[in-house]
Amino acid sequence: KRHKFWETQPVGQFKDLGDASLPEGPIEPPTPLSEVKQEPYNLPSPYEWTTCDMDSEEMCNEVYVLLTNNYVEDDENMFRFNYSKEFLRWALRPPGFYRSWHIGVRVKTSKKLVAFITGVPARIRARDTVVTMAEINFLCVHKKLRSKRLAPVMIKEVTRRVHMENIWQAAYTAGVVLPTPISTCQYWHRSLNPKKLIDVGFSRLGARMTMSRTIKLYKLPDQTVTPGFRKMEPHDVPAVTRLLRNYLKQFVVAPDFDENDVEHWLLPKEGVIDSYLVESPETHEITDFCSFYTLPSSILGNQNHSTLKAAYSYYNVSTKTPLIQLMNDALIVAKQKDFDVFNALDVMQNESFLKQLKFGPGDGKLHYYLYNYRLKHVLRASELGLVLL
Ligand SMILES: COc1cccc(CC(=N)NC(=O)c2cccnc2OC2CCNCC2)c1
Repeated sequence: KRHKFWETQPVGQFKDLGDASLPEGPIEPPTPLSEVKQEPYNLPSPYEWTTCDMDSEEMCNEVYVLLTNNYVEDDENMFRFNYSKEFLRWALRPPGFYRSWHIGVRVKTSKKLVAFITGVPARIRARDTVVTMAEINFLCVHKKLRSKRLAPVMIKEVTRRVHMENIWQAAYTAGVVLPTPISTCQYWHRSLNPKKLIDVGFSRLGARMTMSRTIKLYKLPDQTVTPGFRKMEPHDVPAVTRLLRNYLKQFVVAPDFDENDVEHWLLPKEGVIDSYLVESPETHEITDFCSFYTLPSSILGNQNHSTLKAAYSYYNVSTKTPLIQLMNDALIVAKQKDFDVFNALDVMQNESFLKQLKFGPGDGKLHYYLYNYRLKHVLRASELGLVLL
């Protein structure tokens, strides 16, 4: 397939797959900062660049409205991600973030925000090398401006602004195949409110299944079962950081979280991120951890429901409590919080609980990519320890 733009970029090319002579690591060396293009790329004449200050209620709202109406939909165009404003502020302002990496495109005359792309800095380990990368996300072009080739120039502009901060690698995911995935994951869904999921067309009634039988099949206990299972609190940050750093060592690609990162990415935030841990009642040691983020979807064209309440599995660590039991407690809490569905990728050790906890396979795949960094082999999903929002 022709990838006019991606064939010009320092990314693994399909033709290089299997060429074992190519070394693992950066594809191109850094450019001297004096040689990085100082001025923004040219946009088509009706449009101009803008920096979206997410601290500004007005700009954050413009971004929210653009994404709510124009961001990623499922393959059957029945659902569209509906990230909340609080979630966007959380996702885009981690430790060390750059406002200049929150890039918008406006119509010069009307000043209407019609496109968006973001980066946030992250330290990511690839095998034994920790690399400061940009995590690229929220690439969105207004539905009415599609195939005007805006996306390539937006990608070049965010790349230029990342280069200006002396960062030369990036990580991103996409539902489409581009040159060249470092890994491809399958997504899975666990029904929590099967009646609503069937009503809105997210799920279908199984063959030889009645609605009441289906509701019974997905029923969960009212309370969690693991002794010492509780919400994460600020004083837990050091212990959770130790637990998570040690656990993520086993994966080929994973974030290199420090306490600052854990404090931002994993402390509970109402309606954004939920995280729980198991504190041994005997020793008070923190032995396990689970977390999920809140990402509702707009339901397009249903009379009775407008929003699908979805929880997305984030980082989970089990050292004492069986992962299956830990994740079942996560399902129980998500049900208590009135989520309709709990989603997970088959990354890390998730495959070990998906079927047993009654997750069903989704109808799509999520591909992971690194920019300007070659890995010798395509990774199994279970070798991936990185979850992007
Ligand atoms: C149910 O509403 C949807 C609305 C839009 C798209 C999809 C399908 C889809 N593309 N799902 C995922 O990408 C996905 C499925 C399970 C877990 N994480 C996921 O994506 C995350 C990570 C990448 N950025 C989007 C959120 C579903």
